[in-house]
Amino acid sequence: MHLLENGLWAALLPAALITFLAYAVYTTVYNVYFHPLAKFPGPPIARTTIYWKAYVECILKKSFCDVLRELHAQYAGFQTLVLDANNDWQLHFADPKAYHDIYNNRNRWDKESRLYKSFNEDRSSFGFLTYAEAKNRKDVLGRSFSQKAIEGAESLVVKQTKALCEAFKRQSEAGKSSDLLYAFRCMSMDVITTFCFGKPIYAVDAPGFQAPIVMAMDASLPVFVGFKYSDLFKNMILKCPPKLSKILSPATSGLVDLQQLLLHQINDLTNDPEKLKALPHNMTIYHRLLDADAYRDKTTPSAGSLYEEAQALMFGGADTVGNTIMVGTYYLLQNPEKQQTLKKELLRIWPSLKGPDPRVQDLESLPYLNAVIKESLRLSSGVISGLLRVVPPTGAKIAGIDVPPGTIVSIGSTFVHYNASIYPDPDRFMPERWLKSAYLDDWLVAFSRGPRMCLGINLAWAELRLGFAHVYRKFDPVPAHPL
Ligand code: HEM
Repeated sequence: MHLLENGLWAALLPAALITFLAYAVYTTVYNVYFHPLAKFPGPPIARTTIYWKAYVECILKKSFCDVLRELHAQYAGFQTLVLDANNDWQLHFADPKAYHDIYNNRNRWDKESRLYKSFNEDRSSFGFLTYAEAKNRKDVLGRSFSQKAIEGAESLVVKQTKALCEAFKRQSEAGKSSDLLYAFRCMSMDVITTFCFGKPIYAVDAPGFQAPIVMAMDASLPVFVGFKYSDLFKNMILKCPPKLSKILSPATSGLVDLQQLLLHQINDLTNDPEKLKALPHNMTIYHRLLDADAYRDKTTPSAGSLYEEAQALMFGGADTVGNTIMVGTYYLLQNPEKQQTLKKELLRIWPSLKGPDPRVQDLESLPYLNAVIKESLRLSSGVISGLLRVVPPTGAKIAGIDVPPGTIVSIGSTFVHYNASIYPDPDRFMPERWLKSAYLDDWLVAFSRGPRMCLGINLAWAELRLGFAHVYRKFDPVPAHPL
């Protein structure tokens, strides 16, 4: 019997190997020469396996954004590159026109699953792949993030901004410099946790702005990159009990703590919605998401979905705002004359710090402040990796190119923001460029465009206006070391 089985295996194994090899050769030859998109250039290995990207991101630890820049330079003259032809063809565009062709209100294209599922927020406004699911959620949540709602909650943002300024004052009185990258991220984390969850975590009060949650988010990002390429790895890390996860990865233990805090809060609220009344204000996301009447089918999300939404807002709203203020500050420190121009404008509407604080509405009308913010958004570029979309069954024309159904397409925002024909001298910090031409607003895509654009844009603008205004009105920051 055993002999018979062994003989069968000995005959089957070579046949299986030959079939596999023949299939691999066929796919490679088809992908390289005959596929409708084969005419576009790109790294040859990209046509055979997605794991070259895993190698670049996880082993070489290169930012894919830099790789794309290098590849577009290598295949100069081509605006479109093939990046993956293994299961799904993926095209990356460099022509800024592609941005408006892909991300616009007429397109209801799905998000691509490998990338978006890697965040483990599949049941959130950010993670839903389809337009319909995301719209359902965003319609409900949008009531917390509308312009009017943010105006109503302005005092919450002001409070966190003032807490940051107090922390700067303490540092300065103690003769210490401040780590601005973490300081601004701490402020935006405090805004999110207070505004969205009603749970302030006082990150700005952490010694040296090294708040465990902010440090942990930083440490967790490379781990998330790996999730794209292995579900096994993702499940091993994410399904690990919290105690074990902290031992395996001490750097991310602050994140585990916050996750536990949110899970606890969500369980409490779903078990007993009366506890909503105990939250410090009624603008939290739970006030919206647990209101059954807000949904067409009168069904509130599961606890798991609520948790994923909370995590999406935390990741989407904290670093993005913090990084933008930090990037603007980096350039303002390098350009003291621009810092002075900003200060003069702020002094005009806020002559005495003993007088009333300006409202966000007052700040909206300050041309230089808004120009500084736009230039900071341009140079920091928001989310720099390509936001992958799937071309629908009708196919599409992108930057003049016919793209077949099912193709995964994207263009990174840096390809728009650093394009010299739109922004001459693109590496220079020039707020003044925004004062001269309203046309540029069309090309500021930091919050993306279309139905999947940023849900938190109004909150972000309020934080940016208040953050820059308070810091630059109250302080005259100088670099602690030469920049
Ligand atoms: C400077 C600050 C910010 C920038 C540059 C920014 C940028 C972006 C971008 C580019 C997207 C599109 C992502 C994609 O297509 O996959 C996005 C989506 C999103 N953002 Fe923001 N964001 C900022 C602040 C915020 C804040 C403060 C919140 C809320 C607390 C927030 C919540 C979201 C959510 C929920 C989505 C998903 C929307 C969807 O997929 O339909 N963002 N953001």
